[in-house]
Amino acid sequence: MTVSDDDTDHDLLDFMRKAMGLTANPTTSKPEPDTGVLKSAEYIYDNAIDVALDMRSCKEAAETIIKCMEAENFGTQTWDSHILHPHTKDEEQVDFIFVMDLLNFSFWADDPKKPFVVEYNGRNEDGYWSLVASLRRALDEGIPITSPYFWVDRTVCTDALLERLFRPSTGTQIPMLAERIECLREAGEILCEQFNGSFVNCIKEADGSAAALVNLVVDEFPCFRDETTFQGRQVNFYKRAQILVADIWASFNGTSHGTFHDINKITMFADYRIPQILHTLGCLMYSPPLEHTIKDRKPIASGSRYETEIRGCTIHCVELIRREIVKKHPEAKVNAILIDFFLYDTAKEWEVQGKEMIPTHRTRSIWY
Ligand SMILES: Nc1nc2c(c(CN[C@H]3C=C[C@H](O)[C@@H]3O)cn2[C@@H]2O[C@H](COP(=O)(O)O)[C@@H](O)[C@H]2O)c(=O)[nH]1
Repeated sequence: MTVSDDDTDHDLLDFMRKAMGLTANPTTSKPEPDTGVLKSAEYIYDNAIDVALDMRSCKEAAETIIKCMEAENFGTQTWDSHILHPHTKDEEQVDFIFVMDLLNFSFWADDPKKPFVVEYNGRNEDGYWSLVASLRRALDEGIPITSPYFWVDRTVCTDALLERLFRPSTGTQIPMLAERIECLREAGEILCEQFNGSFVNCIKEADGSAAALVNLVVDEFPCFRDETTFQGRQVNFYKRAQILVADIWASFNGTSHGTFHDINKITMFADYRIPQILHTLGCLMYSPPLEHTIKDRKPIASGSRYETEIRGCTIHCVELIRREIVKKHPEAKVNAILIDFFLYDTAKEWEVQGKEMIPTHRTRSIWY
């Protein structure tokens, strides 16, 4: 086949566009939005020194995960099965999820024997569930904690009221209370001034793209801008921005406010639970110095190389597990979000069962 000059130019342009990771949208020829998280994770994995992945364990984990997910019929509907999650399927649900993921970070206690615990509906909730229980308790007490107009009105929404809102039933105070209050004030100003007081308007602006919504959240809300530098290059994690979009998607079963044509661009959420279970499964491996640091419950600084390698390799690990599942089970309806949700819920079950696991790494930050 003779290739004319303009064909060559077109092919070259197409090749260069693909090489730059810009897949042109055929209709609008605008590059599809991308968060850069997956590329960041691969770069960290390729250059990591103290964290590595074991491919055989990843393949085994992929098989175990898909078999358990299928046995449990694990899917977006599982999100709803958590009784403390909101189920109204309306704008109030979006507002609840926004404040939940605005504050969804750093629940681990300095003293593991004294966690922050909230008793709600006769159950003692800790970790992430202590946050959700605190929000539910506040609403039961008539505090409009899902309203940004409330967060910015310091005459009624005082620091003292918020401290009481997050009061523990037993154990110690919620970690990083001051930072949580700062997140509410900052995000409240932005939502009220730019988005008419509801995250629903952010979803509308993203026009059905999950990646565009993540990018909008990290561009407009500094307290979601979870990025750092690694070996001189910016790397993106965007954990709370991604889990915010994922929670909206799952809680509406991919319909209504949760309709996104590119939801599979969302990666797993680089927190402190998933590395723990991936290490227990043998997928994530730490160098002896890093393993001792974690086992001795020593602090790991936010933005440090140790922390960045744990987070980046965790994202890449779940991506490899996802690819393995898709390769062996092309009919399976799984993405990184559902694999992540499954791993998080399993890690929590194993913790309750007292299963032997490496401790979670101890980085104090608002990012996760
Ligand atoms: N990667 C990932 N991280 C998650 C979650 C969740 C809860 N998601 C719910 C929604 C659907 C799922 O089925 C879950 O039921 C919380 N976290 C993070 O973990 C840490 C809290 O840990 P602990 O203190 O032990 O509760 C903290 O950084 C928190 O931000 C998740 O799903 N994935």
